[in-house]
Amino acid sequence: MSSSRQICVFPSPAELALSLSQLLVHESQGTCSFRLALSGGSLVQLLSRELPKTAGLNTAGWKVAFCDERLVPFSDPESTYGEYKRQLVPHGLLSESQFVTIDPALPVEEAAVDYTKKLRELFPDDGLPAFDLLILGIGPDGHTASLFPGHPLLQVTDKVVAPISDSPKPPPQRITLTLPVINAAKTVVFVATGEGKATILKRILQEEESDPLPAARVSPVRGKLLWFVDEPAARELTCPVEKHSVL
Ligand SMILES: O=C1O[C@H](COP(=O)(O)O)[C@@H](O)[C@H](O)[C@H]1O
Repeated sequence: MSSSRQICVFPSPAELALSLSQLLVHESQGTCSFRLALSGGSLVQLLSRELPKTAGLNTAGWKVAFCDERLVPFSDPESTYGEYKRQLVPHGLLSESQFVTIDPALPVEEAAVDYTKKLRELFPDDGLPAFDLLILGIGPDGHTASLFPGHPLLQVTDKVVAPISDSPKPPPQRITLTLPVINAAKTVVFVATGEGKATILKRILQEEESDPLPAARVSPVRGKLLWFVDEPAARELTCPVEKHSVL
């Protein structure tokens, strides 16, 4: 499994967010259907601040799913969908019906099965769902989506969506796309900002470990792999990177 990667370093989160929005314009233009999966955490604010201001964005054909989601009510500040909805729907950028949401009332195993069905409807062809674009974050421990270091979910190859009930980062119950689905995407972009991500970023991007961190296992089979990082997060990198003000 291999994909070439492009590491883009931006002076600040603001320039990174602008470039990420431009990437969304570029990747979605000219298609009547654009299937995107978003992560939660710091990405929500970063994207929500910039996206409503982005010129040339036509979201009419967008469907927005989640790389992972926390099993909490949508009204809970920990709900990734809840946060995007509060930030993006009032701007008229996306409507609630464009989001593919979990059913937070279900037990976590059933929520994963239910979300798998919803993704199967979004991707009616047999085989693995291949998102047009996935936007992933990383935790300071190297987790991505809700795939955590050393967790058995890293080995799951027979599911589209997996449940997790012992997430080391609260809340403990979540659902997550599995690695095969992440690696089937047409484009994957990682976003990492702040010096708190610098050490783990160096491990992910430069160190060949025998038991790779979850984020280091992301390598789209046929797609592109982009890293959008700001200067503080890139501080420890010594590998070749592209420095950008904006893309
Ligand atoms: O728990 C989660 O953490 C990661 C990273 O979040 P960040 O706040 O450190 O950027 C996030 O990508 C994932 O979607 C989320 O559920």
